[in-house]
Amino acid sequence: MTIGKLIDGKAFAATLRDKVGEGVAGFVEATGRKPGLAVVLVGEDPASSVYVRSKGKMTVAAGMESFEFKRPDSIGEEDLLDLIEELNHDDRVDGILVQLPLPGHIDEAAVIGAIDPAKDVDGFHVVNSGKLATGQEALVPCTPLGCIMLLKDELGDLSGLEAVVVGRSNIVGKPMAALLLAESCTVTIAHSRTRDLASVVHRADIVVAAVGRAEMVKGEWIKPGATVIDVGINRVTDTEDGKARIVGDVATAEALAHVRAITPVPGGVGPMTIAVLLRNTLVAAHARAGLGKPEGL
Ligand SMILES: Nc1nc2c(c(=O)[nH]1)N[C@@H](CN(C=O)c1ccc(C(=O)N[C@@H](CCC(=O)O)C(=O)O)cc1)CN2
Ligand SMILES: [Mg+2]
Repeated sequence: MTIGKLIDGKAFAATLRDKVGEGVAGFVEATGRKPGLAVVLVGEDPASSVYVRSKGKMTVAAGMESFEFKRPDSIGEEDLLDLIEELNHDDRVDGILVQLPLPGHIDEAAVIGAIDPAKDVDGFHVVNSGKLATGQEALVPCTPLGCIMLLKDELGDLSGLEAVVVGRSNIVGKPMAALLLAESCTVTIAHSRTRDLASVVHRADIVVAAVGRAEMVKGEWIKPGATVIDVGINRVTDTEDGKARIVGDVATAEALAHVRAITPVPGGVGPMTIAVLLRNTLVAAHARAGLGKPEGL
């Protein structure tokens, strides 16, 4: 039995962060200032706090300025909108990111909609999602763009390939489908109401799993030789040793017998998210400084 390859997203992300660091040095030389990223965290969700800390550290390591804004769970929507407005007008800030999820009493769409689209380094603003959907230059959501980078590195030209995206979120599923379409894939979006998901997945040369359900995509669903991108991060308790661990949306051990290549969890797509965030911040800084697109990114 042949075993597929594990795609090393951690290594790819480290290389991308190095390239961003080189781009940042060029930007500083050209403009006399550092690109700046503002991250807003509401509440104390432990996972979100870890991601925000990690974003701050990596922003600084890439040579950029990091601005962190922590607000309590109890913050009102108006106060959050005021903070966004301040950041929109702060010239040191090239990128604004509001860590998701937000507490239930805050309207996520209203907050994202308040971000200046030119500073929307998450690519979640409707101006950016609309541009992506219509094939215009846009700031593109970090996780899907990271997935495309890994796929192109593994497969080269994606044109004509059959791609199935499992999951239809605004953050991953929908932009992922738009990006695959822009690469001339034949794209299907599957979701919780899809009938006979196993046979839909079995058609695919490329499977992107982003449903948020631990190991839901089974190995035998995968067409032999397909490439699988697992976006899921699910915290589970191991039934054997009782320890907490994270698993993806794909049953990786089973899938390895079928795939050409697959991203592991952890160490696959996850690290790409922050590396692409840094890349997007440099892209936004370049555009705001009238420098066009940074080279090689
Ligand atoms: N405003 C945003 N909110 C959220 C986003 C986002 O892109 N923008 N994505 C996720 C969280 N996220 C970054 O914010 C993120 C998730 C996972 C990783 C990562 O490196 N994961 C590791 C495992 C980490 C662990 O053990 O928990 C991996 O997969 O190897 C980085 C960033 C939701 N919110
Ligand atoms: Mg809400």
